Order: sequence, then C-alpha cells, then structure tokens
Amino acid sequence: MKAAIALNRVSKEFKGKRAVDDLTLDIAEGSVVALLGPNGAGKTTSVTMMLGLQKPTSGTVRLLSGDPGDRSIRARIGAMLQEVNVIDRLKVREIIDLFRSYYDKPMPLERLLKISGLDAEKEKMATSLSGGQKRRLDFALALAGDPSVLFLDEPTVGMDITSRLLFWDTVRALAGSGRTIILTTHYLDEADSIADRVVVINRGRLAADGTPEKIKSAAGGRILTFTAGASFPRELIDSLPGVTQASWSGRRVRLHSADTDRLLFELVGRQADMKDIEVHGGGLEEAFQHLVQDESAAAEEARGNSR
Ligand SMILES: Nc1ncnc2c1ncn2[C@@H]1O[C@H](COP(=O)(O)OP(=O)(O)OP(=O)(O)O)[C@@H](O)[C@H]1O
Repeated sequence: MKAAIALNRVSKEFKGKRAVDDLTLDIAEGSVVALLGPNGAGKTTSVTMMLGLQKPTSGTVRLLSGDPGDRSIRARIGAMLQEVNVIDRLKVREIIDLFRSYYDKPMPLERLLKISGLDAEKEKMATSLSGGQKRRLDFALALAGDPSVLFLDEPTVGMDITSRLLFWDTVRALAGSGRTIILTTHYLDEADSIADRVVVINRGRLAADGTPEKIKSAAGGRILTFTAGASFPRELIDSLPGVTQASWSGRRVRLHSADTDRLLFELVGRQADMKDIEVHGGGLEEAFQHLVQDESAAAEEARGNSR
C-alpha cells in the first residue's frame, strides 16, 4: 500500500534537547492513525514536521510522496492544530468562505457547516463562539479544501461530551471515504474507537505500534511487582511464561502479564528470592500509563548502562 506519510529517521532538537528522537514511521493511505503519548512526548512536533511547518534537525519527511512544503502537496492537506486563532471581525460563514477561497476544489459551505455542526452559528462573529464551538470552527477550516490527508491535534479538547461523540462520528464517516487521518490524543479510549492503528510515542521515540487490540493487550493485563532478593537471577525473568513486559527499578521488578496468577505460581515454584509481592491491574488508562512509564524506565536504564 502507498504511504501517505513517510518519516525516515527523523529527529528534532530544540536548544540541544531532543523532542523527536530517530523516528521512522510509514502511514498508509486511507488509514486512521492515532498518535498517543504523555505530555511533551513529541506528538505535536512530529505532526508539525509531517505538515512541513517545522524542519527536522535530521532525517526526512515525505508527505503524499512529495515535500511537505510544496504548495501542490499542501493543497491536499487539512490540519486542526492546538493553537486556536480565530480571525477577528469576521462571521463564522465568512471565515469558512475565506478558507474555501484558498483551494481549487473546496468543500461546499453548506456541507462544512453541517459537518462541523455550526449551521446555527454561521452568522455569529467567530470571536463570540464558545471554546468548543471554536474547535468545531477549526475543524471546518481544516476540511475547507476537501483534503485527502487530515491532521487532528488533540481535536476534542474543550468539547463537551455530546460534541465529542458527534465529532468522532463525523471523523469516522470521513475516514470511511478513503481519507488518511492522523490524530493525536491522550485518550486511549478515543483512539480505540476511531483508529485502525495506534502509535505510542514517548520521549520522542516509538514506544509501541499496532492495532488498538494489540496495544491494549500489551498495555493491559495485570502487573506483578516484587523486590528481588540478592540471589534472584536476572535471567530468570526471560524464562518466565506470558510476560509481556519486564522492567527493573533498582531491585524492584515489575512484570506485565495477562495471567499474573500463573506467573506468581511459576515464581514461587522456582523458589525465587522475592519479597513485598504485589499484584495490581486496573483500567485501560492506567495500563497505558504503565506502558509509557515502563518505556521511560527502560530508556533510563539503557542510558545508565551506556554511561
Ligand atoms: N518550539 C519549541 N521550542 C522549544 N522546545 C519545544 C518547542 N516545541 C516543543 N518543544 C519541546 O519538545 C518536547 C515535545 O513537545 P510536543 O509539543 O511535541 O509534545 P506533545 O507530545 O505534543 O505534548 P502535549 O501532549 O503536551 O501536547 C517538549 O519537551 C516541548 O517542551
């Protein structure tokens, strides 16, 4: 399948600090991809590089097989970014029309008003809109050129629950018409309901990549933690059945597994030297946080080892 977006070993540094670190990623045309990650993970920086708004410090970005900075490529892209900048002294309808005028084949005004749910507000001054309505106006502006690739950077921030649900229904319908959609969110549930692929970014690096089901099963399950005694061999972890992730923090060991009962039974059977054993699990969000935290802990450890 053709790649709508191709990032090859992309890094971005700000004053010596790496926001994106050697990221390689292909996004197939027609797919709906959610970029997930904690605050400061590098999601927005990645998206702005895909859009050609920022240049990578190293590596290459291709958008629709071309340079993201090219006018002809930009004409096929729509973006709803985090900064909300509503133009003063214009009505909703006028702003949408202004944006439509930038494109050769814009979406009809009526359709944009309907999609964004702003029909009743079309004669209002844009500055008088509520936060959630301004987000919906941003959505209409992103769609003005009838784009084949749509970027949505935390699109539902500021929307109430009804608007959120309506918004995702609309995005789902747009995805059905063959557009490529890249969205960033903090919510695994939102990603799960819309995306066919989830890419988890943490500290500028790829932490996980796969279908929502795959990510959930990697992030999910339960967690067994214990303090390993002096005679606990590190290699023992590798030979344990059903461990999806393992990390060490000092002598504290954290193991993810879909079946922590069996894992514990196995460890006890092998007379492993452990104390302060805990088993915990929980919701999807909590599991996701662990996935990201564990990735960070592993990165810290790798950095420590390489020093
Ligand atoms: N223009 C900039 N100048 C300096 N540092 C920046 C700049 N833009 C981003 N950063 C830094 O790069 C890192 C990644 O930021 P980015 O906005 O890409 O993260 P994010 O995953 O989108 O976070 P959030 O979920 O909070 O929006 C952060 O440490 C941020 O402070």
